[in-house]
Amino acid sequence: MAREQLNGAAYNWHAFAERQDLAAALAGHVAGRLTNAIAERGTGLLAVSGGTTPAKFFASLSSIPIAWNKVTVTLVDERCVPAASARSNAGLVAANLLQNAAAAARFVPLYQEAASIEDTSETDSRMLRSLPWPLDVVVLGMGTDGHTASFFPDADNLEKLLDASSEMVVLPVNATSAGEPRLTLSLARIVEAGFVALHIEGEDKRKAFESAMGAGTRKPIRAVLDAAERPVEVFWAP
Ligand SMILES: O=C(O)[C@H](O)[C@@H](O)[C@H](O)[C@H](O)COP(=O)(O)O
Repeated sequence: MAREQLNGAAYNWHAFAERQDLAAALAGHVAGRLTNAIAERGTGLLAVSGGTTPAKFFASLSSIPIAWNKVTVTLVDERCVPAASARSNAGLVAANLLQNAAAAARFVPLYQEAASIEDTSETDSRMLRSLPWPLDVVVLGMGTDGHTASFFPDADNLEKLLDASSEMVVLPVNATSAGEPRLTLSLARIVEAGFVALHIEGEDKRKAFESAMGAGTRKPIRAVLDAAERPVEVFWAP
């Protein structure tokens, strides 16, 4: 069901009664998009978010038999912690997505130990520039504060993070609400993706999303929808 907002922030709303049904449907869409990308350009580039929401989706996607050896997986954002940390998105992806058929995919992390997160983001940008941009698929999450990726409302460089004309690939983020220093793909790299999905679950996030689509303080998720080159596909279950 497509819903157009008055000022053009377009999105398609896909609601599911059960979270497992959402996981299977989103996994099917992502697998199909990656298969098309491989057919068209010989490779597929996928960026996924971390947090507590995506585990069921990762498990569903990992079992779908596509040409995973031609897929590169990277992260939408990362906490600046070692991969062995329970807070690591790289660790979450390794344990839940890069399993089964998807174990054959190439994974490119965002975080590596460095003197500072600024040094890491510079290294990342050099390392990630060699990937076959633009993204074919990006799967975003969202917090109830309207953040997505690591575009936290209290980030010290939010304007730079949300600059749709940025040439940057990865940017450092310092935000009190983030819990620890972060690294994030720039909004510019996210919104140029061939398929932009937003995966949210629960009533609180549905209300937060509806609020962000209305008038009032512009939340980061709204900046993504406004800048996206095609309607964002929102997948929601209670
Ligand atoms: O590193 C992260 O935390 C994510 O990339 C972040 O953007 C996440 O998608 C939201 O914070 C929602 O997180 P939950 O799924 O835990 O609610």
